[in-house]
Amino acid sequence: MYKITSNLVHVQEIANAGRGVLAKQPIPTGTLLLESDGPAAHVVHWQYRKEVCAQCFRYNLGRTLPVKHASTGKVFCSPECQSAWMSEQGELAIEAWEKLYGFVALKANTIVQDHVFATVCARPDAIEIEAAWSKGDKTVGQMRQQQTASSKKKSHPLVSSQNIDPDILGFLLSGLLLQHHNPNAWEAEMLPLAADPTPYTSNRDLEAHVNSYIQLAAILPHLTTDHHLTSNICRTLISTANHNAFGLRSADGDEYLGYGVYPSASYFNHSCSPNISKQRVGAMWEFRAARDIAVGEQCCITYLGGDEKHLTVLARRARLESIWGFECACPRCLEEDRVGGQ
Ligand SMILES: C[S@@+](CC[C@H](N)C(=O)[O-])C[C@H]1O[C@@H](n2cnc3c(N)ncnc32)[C@H](O)[C@@H]1O
Repeated sequence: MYKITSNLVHVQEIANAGRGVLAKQPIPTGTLLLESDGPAAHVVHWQYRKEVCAQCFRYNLGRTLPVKHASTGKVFCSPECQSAWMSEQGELAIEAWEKLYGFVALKANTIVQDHVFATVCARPDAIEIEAAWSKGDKTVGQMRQQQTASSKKKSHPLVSSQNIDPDILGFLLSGLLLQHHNPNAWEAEMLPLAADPTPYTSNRDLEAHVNSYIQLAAILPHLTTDHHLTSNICRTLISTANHNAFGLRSADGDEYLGYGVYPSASYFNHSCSPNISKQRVGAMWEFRAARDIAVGEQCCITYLGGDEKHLTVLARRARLESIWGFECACPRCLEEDRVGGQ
């Protein structure tokens, strides 16, 4: 299990909520409990690609940032951020980002991103999910055979003009690169995270994810050796993100710029009466005590937007169930449920 390195808190099993973070000693209000690392996998939404720094996530309120790396389409708030990004990524990753950007920029008009709107459909079950990914694997297998047989490679083959999402492509590529560059972090930090076995909101959403895997295999033949671009890695990324991703929002909270998985910050459970506040500082997150916390008390953030203060237990649980897929077992919900709250 991933360990939080802190003398203030530790990770432990919690009744009805998997693992959680507990105080090892009394923690006064305002204390910094944890500063996360940068995201293990993330995406800045395609829509914001010119306005959010690829390194520090600074958002320039709708204005294009001054430094651009033309071939990958990444933008930066300063030359320092660009150099940091380039040296962290390395050659293989930059080549992969170039190919992805080349593909999306060229095909953007033909890509139909309709799965996002299909929110009222039934969620596909485990059998449907398995069948869709096996079909995807078969397609990738045939494609790889053709890639090996043919010396002529198309530079930007489009495997399906339907239902491919630049944001899914970007998120999957960032996770695939983590697994490739740092297999130890993948094993030690990503694999232990809580995973959602049925993370797709609809069949269209499932199809969009499988298509994105096939599309990545088509445009990144240099990553398509058996262990670097597999459906297993993609599926782990998708199911992990569904339970653990943090939204990257503008300072006023109005704009949803992207999302990221931060393993060190992923053991905070939700409470409808949270004692921990979180704040994004650049590409990292800080977690502070929002009130005095006693030894042994669970440290929880809210997964909701803050308006849960005024919602009933039924409304809060319905929202958490629909977005996160769990029935809230926080002390406030248990108590309000016990006394018959609506
Ligand atoms: C980011 S993870 C938190 C750590 C997680 N408990 C673990 O063991 O890895 C989010 C998941 O934790 C569980 N969880 C978090 N808060 C909860 C709560 N208030 N009640 C029940 N389950 C909760 C849900 O399964 C949720 O999808």
